Amino acid sequence: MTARIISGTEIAQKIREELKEEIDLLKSRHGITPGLATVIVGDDPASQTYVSSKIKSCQALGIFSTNYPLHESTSEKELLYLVKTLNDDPTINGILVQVPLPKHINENKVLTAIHPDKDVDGFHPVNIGRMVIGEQGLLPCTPAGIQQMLMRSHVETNGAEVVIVGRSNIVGKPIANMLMQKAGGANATVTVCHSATRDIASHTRRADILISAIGKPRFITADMVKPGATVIDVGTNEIGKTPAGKRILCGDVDFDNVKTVAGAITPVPGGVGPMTIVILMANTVKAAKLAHGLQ
Ligand SMILES: Nc1nc(=O)c2c([nH]1)NC[C@@H]1CN(c3ccc(C(=O)N[C@@H](CCC(=O)O)C(=O)O)cc3)C=[N+]21
Repeated sequence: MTARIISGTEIAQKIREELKEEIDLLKSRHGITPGLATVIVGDDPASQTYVSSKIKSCQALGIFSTNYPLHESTSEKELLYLVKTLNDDPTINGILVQVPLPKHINENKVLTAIHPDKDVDGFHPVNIGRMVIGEQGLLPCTPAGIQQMLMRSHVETNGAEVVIVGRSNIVGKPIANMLMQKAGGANATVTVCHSATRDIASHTRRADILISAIGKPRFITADMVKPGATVIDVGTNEIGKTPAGKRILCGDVDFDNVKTVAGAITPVPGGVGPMTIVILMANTVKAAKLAHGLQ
């Protein structure tokens, strides 16, 4: 038996088509062009790859985008000043500051400075609070992308045992909250494992839906997966480079072996990554509508 592959590339393509229609209508009916500002501090090559795919995606959809590549030595004060300028700029509906930031900058301070209505990453404490109480707001991109993948590939979440490996602020914690939500939510039973969990496999083997977001190549092996389970792999670990210099990516899941046990599985690349980017586009459109009182 081999698992059904849940293609993030295909689902993201479908969502892009829906968004394109919505953006065209916003332009023709309301004269609104959504705008996204991306800010990247320093020259981490992985961050640059992500930001450039975000920019390409904006161009394909007709979202206005401006990128601010800042030097590694940029001060916290300078970055806060840029955020304030973007908060006050009416052509910008969404602001994304790529994380992690250099160590001399207080990340939480910067993320909190972004206006919550322009926080297309869903990282502002106000949006995190809204998410926890199940109120409409801007949801973090990777967790919202996972939820769309589950919904659109008809994976039953109601009453399901979900086990999440990893408790980061950008994936583990928010996805746990979203999947346990009742009203309009997934209504699942959620367990979160982390580095102090005593026996991770004893938890993962109970999972109907297993989500790994720890950044360790092939950490989830076949013996840790319940037969027929849905496995969502959030890892994008670089394990080497091709002779041409292209990054070779590997997920947190030992894909070749796990796919013989699982019922459904997401690949890396082509799984959660493309979903993250399309949700960022969707959040930018949502923020633009919000800014013009259309939602
Ligand atoms: N403020 C902020 N928001 C983020 O959303 C954010 C961030 N900072 N910092 C880093 C992480 C990571 N992240 C990814 C996005 C797309 C892919 C993606 O598209 N991956 C492709 C492969 C891309 C490649 O070839 O490198 C795939 O999985 O198919 C991966 C990772 C967003 N992040």
